[in-house]
Amino acid sequence: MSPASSHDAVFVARRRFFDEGRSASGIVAAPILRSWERCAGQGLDVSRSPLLVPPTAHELRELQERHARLSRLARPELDALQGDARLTGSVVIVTDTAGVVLDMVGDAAFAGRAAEVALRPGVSWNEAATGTNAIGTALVERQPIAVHGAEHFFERHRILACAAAPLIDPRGNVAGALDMTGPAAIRHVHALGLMRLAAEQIEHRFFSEGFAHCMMLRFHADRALVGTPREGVLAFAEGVLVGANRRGLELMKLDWSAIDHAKLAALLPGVRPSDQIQPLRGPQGTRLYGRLLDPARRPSRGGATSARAKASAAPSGEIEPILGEEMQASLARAVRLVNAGIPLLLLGETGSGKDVFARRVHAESERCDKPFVPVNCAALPEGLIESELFGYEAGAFTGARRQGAPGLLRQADGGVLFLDEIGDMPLSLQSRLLRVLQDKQVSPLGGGKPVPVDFALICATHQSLSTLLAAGAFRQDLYFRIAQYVVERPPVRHHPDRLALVRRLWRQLGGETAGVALSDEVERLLAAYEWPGNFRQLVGTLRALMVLGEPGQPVDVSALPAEIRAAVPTFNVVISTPPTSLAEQTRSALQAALDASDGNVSRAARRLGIDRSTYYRRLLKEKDRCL
Ligand SMILES: Nc1ncnc2c1ncn2[C@@H]1O[C@H](COP(=O)(O)OP(=O)(O)OP(=O)(O)O)[C@@H](O)[C@H]1O
Repeated sequence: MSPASSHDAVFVARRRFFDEGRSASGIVAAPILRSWERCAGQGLDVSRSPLLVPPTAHELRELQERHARLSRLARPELDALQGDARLTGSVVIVTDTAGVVLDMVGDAAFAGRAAEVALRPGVSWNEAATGTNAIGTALVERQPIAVHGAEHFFERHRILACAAAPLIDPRGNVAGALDMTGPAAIRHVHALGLMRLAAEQIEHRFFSEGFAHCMMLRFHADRALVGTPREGVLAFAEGVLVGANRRGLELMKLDWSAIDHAKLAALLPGVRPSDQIQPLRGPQGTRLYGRLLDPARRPSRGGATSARAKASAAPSGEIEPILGEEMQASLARAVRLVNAGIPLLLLGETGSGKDVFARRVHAESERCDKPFVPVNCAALPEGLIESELFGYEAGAFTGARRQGAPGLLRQADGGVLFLDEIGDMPLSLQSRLLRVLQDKQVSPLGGGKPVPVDFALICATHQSLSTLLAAGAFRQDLYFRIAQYVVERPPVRHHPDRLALVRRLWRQLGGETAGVALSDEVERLLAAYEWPGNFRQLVGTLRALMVLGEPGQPVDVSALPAEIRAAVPTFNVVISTPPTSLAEQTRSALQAALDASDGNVSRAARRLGIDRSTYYRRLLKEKDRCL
């Protein structure tokens, strides 16, 4: 079906279903129709907008902490898909079982537009509240689904094109969803396939934790796919099936009801544990290949399997940061300054390691046994940032908790307060923060008594604060207060020996121990690529390659993401997306020039033939318009 006819068909179907109360069967896909029926049956009113309440920053943090394992296991896919999302002007999202958005990466401009319809961290996109949408509907249907434009139940979601796949855990329970959402105006034909594949990889990674005591069968009908995320996995405890992935069940012609019932001896009579791939006789005589790994024989340390599993499951923050000599010296200086009560300002592009550095300073400082409280000023909703930071008295405002809240500044008492993206702090709050830093006491909202606080301050930003100062968007007095010592985290592309860096990171991720090597050509391309997402992107890509790699067979170029293989500069790609309005054209041009100038505002302004302060004014205006 052409996009146009499909578009018309959806409108015909909507008229029939919503206006005339007739069946739209055969006009739109069956899962969409089932979802419309469920939504209407639950009393959702198509003519009204859903009420979606964003959480407080505190609730969001709690939510993310509660689901830290899922986020961690999904992180390599998010990192690997980030480039694709940016190229297609979309975002990639991980949600929990209830459809609550936990993590979102991708195109910042589109993320701003998505936030306008409440597609943002902490908000639930379950079908019962949000109507037909890929996340909620995939969770109900337990199958991958794409929902485009007017297929969404609510009118305001028509600007979206979403594709989502549910994440099913090894016990057959829905663990969450992976989704790619972009503007409905642009068709991303591969989105559903990408989500399906990435969900399969995440589900495969679910086995890296909690199954150490199990006999593991890793198998496939195609011998070459054994040992890859495409393989079937069945886990047995005392001979009984206790965990599986969808592929494993499908190959064995089983369904989820086999969990806790099916027996290894009945499925594969006579099979013996072996690290080597062996031919297996599957159901109805089908030919399969696989390894049956016995925990008693599995190497506990340093062996291929455990090292690979460990590497792929390691959270992004867990990899030991690589600190060159110069960086070690900088860290030592930073620790001495923080111990002496002098604030630090960390500058550097996104992903260059500012957060890692700040945590390291805390860990090596005299305040290491007191809290490290990170606050992302860009992620806090503007209306909440004040109460979240400074706390509030009981009943200070409508919606406040009955007992009040101490606020993040007080939570950092005795420890280190890390204000990330300080450049995004609204001007009105900058003055309040300055007062706290001068007086060393916090006055909660609602007129409570000032409370003394003692914290070391580390701020960070990827923006040029001098440009913000010139544009009047950042207070000079606050700047001088927080920028008493500035540490610059260099971008990865300025690393003096990128090849050595790639090799060291690969080693650190466990590549060598797992016997998985990168081919010379892959190493060359990785070293040549400019890594706009810096360490975050580089580590994420290496993790993905590790999952795709096979012991004894060097990872080859075909495993690399297209953008690294082709090394297409982001500038060309960003401007190739057809902007739809004057505002979008302006935004695109500002962003594209900035991307092409490595984030340097002066150079971006020169490219556009305007001066720096005009560039900045425009950028702030367009940003305000987006948010
Ligand atoms: N020196 C390092 N060695 C190895 N990995 C690193 C290093 N620095 C950062 N990383 C990796 O990159 C990821 C991103 O780092 P981090 O969050 O510190 O960046 P950032 O500069 O704070 O980014 P942003 O500005 O987007 O918040 C980390 O999770 C870590 O895995």
